[in-house]
Amino acid sequence: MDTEAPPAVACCSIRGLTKEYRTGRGATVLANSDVSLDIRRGEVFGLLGPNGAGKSTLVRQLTGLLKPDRGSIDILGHDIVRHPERAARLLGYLGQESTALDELTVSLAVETTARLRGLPRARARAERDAVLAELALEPLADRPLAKLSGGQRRLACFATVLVGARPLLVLDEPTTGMDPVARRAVWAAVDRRRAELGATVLLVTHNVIEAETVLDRVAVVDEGRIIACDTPGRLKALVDGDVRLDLVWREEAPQHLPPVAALAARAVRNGRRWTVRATPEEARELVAEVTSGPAFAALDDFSLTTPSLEDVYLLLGGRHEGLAR
Ligand SMILES: Nc1ncnc2c1ncn2[C@@H]1O[C@H](COP(=O)(O)OP(=O)(O)OP(=O)(O)O)[C@@H](O)[C@H]1O
Repeated sequence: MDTEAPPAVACCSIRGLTKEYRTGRGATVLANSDVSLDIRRGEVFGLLGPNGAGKSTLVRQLTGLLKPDRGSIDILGHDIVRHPERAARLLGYLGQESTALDELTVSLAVETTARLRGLPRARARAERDAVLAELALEPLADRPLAKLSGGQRRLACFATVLVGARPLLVLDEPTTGMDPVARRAVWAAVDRRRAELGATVLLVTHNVIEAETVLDRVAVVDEGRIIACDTPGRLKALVDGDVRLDLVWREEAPQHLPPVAALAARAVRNGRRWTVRATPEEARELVAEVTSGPAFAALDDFSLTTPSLEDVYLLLGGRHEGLAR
């Protein structure tokens, strides 16, 4: 008997996507460079990378809002480069800035979105009520979005994305500014859409903990390129066994001291913060060296942690200290 899993069905196929922005006076920024990706139906797929890596540019091309210079995008059999208007029927998009609905109350924003997505009035109201209850937004239902806190507004905008059951949800840093309760509500709602409707989710984040917790697969983006794409577990296996030593110096690191000079050669340095990957034994010795001698007086803080996707990013050649933990 053949026990192999059936091949995964593609939700979204991207090939050779390239986008260059003109920034004035003949200067350009290559925001996406020959990006190719396959997102499977029903998976929570992430784009992880620091500020300016090209994540939002990529999702804006998927949503039909931005035309790529080159490359193809297929979403559920539709050519989005040739027919960008079709994206609205295929996906719900939560962008970084959602000011269009600011004057509406939470309740009206959700209902209006449902109506714009073609739901009849009674159905739109039923979905509105269900989603406001699901996200515990009922106490805010009659408040205009513009008069909510940042996290509350973000949650209300997320509610608008959920109505009208789109097969693909594209969420650009959905939990920014949210407290832990709201974050949990978002992830529970995402899980429910996947379990009950088979929805696919594309999530943009620069938070490595979030990426490790909620994603099935993750593409690590740096300077417009995909530098790795796999499950968080398999990516972390690349740095398995190592630990991470973070040192924060009070001022300049005392590099005249031999242990500090030796560390300087192998540390990723970002101002006063130095990061070193090492085996646990090595790390213990390094900590003993910098905490027992004169270097200790120059130290503001230090920590030893198990590896995260941030370490994978650095191992793969990521050059920016922009990932959040
Ligand atoms: N409209 C624009 N005009 C010119 N350059 C742009 C424009 N939008 C983005 N860029 C540049 O393109 C690159 C990729 O930007 P993008 O917004 O896609 O990054 P990101 O990974 O989403 O960053 P963040 O995490 O900060 O949202 C950056 O160098 C950015 O400065």
